[in-house]
Amino acid sequence: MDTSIEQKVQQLREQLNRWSHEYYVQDRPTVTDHEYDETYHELVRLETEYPQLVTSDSPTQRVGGVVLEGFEKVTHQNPMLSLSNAFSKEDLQAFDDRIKKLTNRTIDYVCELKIDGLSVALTYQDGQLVLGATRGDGVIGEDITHNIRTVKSVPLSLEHPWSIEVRGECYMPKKSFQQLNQLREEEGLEVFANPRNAAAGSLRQLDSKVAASRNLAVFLYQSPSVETLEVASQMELLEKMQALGFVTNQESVLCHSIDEVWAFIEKMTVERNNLPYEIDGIVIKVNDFKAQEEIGFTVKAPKWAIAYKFPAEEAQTIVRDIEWT
Ligand SMILES: NC(=O)c1c(N)nc(OC2CCCC2)nc1O[C@@H]1CCC[C@@H]1O
Repeated sequence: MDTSIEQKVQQLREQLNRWSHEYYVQDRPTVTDHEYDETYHELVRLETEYPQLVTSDSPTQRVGGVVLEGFEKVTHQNPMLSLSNAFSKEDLQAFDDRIKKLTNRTIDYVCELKIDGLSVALTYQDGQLVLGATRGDGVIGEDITHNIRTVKSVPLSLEHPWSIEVRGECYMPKKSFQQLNQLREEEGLEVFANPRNAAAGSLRQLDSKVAASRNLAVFLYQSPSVETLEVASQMELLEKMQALGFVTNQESVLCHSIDEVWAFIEKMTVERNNLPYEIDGIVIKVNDFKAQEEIGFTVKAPKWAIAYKFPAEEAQTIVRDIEWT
């Protein structure tokens, strides 16, 4: 087989992955769906004719053919920690006071929306996605690579051969949750209680064709590979991950005081209903990594981060659903 076919297949594969990145990661498509589909089917035709040219990062390989028997266990080299909770402005003030006692550095905070999904860890080896795992109990998770690969905003390969791990939240957008439950109701199936359960149920499917039909998404917010990435703060990490092609949440802000943090919380308490995904609070993290190291951890959670949880809104839930449907 001549190399021009090989080059053609590689060119189509890279073109489709770039278009997919524009659409699912940057939300700025430069081609029509029709143009994407035509190119995709040209690649499928060539890969069918020359199967030896298929690579694992080809867009045609996102949905695997095999239905798994079960999930392999995965041990996280760096435990995936949880978060302590705050429920009031006073709790946040106490958090700020504790921080000030544990370091003399000037402290800035990064506020991130607390995405109400399922924590996942993505491992890339020489730029190729090799593992997708759930958080599990923080140390032992499950290998869900076959389902993570179906999430369109998860790159199957990176532009440069990075060997890194990135972590974030896999979630189901509100609209997809609505449509899924409507479908399940029509089919007489049990509906999911909330988008988080729907995302978890989708990622725990043994058949990746089911996961692929669930329109899952991810936001990435953490990485144990900060030395490799050469970043010195949470804000730099978020910017670096975005530059590498990962989706990070664009609402994250840098705050210079706990009062600014509280102002952001008040703003998002109102705006959360208009977000296309569910959040159950705001995660506040000390920005500087050296300060984080000084402040340290408890057994299960960092002392340099806290999750402000929105008040449970049982009564409003019905109103909320009616408002945006
Ligand atoms: N759900 C979130 O949006 C979120 C976030 N934005 N940032 C973190 O930071 C980690 C890193 C250090 C300790 C927690 N964790 C999050 O969720 C955690 C993961 C496990 C329990 C919480 O859901």
